[in-house]
Amino acid sequence: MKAAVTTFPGSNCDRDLAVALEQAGARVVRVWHKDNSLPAGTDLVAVPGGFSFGDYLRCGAIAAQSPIAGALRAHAQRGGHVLGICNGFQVLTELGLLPGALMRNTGLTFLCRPAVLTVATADSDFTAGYAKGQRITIPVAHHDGNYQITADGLAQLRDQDRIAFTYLPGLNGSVADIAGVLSENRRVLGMMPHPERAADPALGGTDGAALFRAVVGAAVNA
Ligand SMILES: NC(=O)CC[C@H](N)C(=O)O
Repeated sequence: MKAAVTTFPGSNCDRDLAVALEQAGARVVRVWHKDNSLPAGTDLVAVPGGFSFGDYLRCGAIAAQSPIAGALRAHAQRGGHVLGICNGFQVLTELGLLPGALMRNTGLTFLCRPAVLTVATADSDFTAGYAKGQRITIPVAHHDGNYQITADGLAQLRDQDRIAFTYLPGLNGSVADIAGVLSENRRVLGMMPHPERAADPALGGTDGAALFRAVVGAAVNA
């Protein structure tokens, strides 16, 4: 299974993400934001966290215009798997691959700490390794993690069981405490918490490892 990890100027979790995917059994290739195609046979595109292009305009807005973004969009439109973590989630909303937007945290501070999440659905190739309702602890590190969506959009996410993870109430102002959402075809996941920072005992937690194992197992030849 081949996973492509993107790097933008300011990405700072790309290596961690590559290591987590490798530990789950993926063959990882790294792609640069100026590349305009993905390596042949890419099964999963993984967009890491960080501060792409200094978060100017809006987090993820400039990254969404870069050459690799076109290839990423085409991969998703073909039904390929895409995982966006933190800044990666922001890029996927800016690309229109996921609905909603990530706004400034209501407390106006950068939040960097472990967060308890509830697995809201186990019905996806990313979350199948958890039980619905399971509590897991995954670090957050963001200043723009306040997920917002229209009332109609929220109703659609709920009706289609596309909320992947929620926070315990009140972390950053996100509507319905949403921490991660799935695309309509359930092949694209965006989430603000960092599972790659909880994927090895040496990091102090392993609750994120099941996500990488699940998608590495499922994304082959998608
Ligand atoms: N760790 C990250 O990816 C952070 C994303 C973005 N720079 C924010 O602070 O919201």
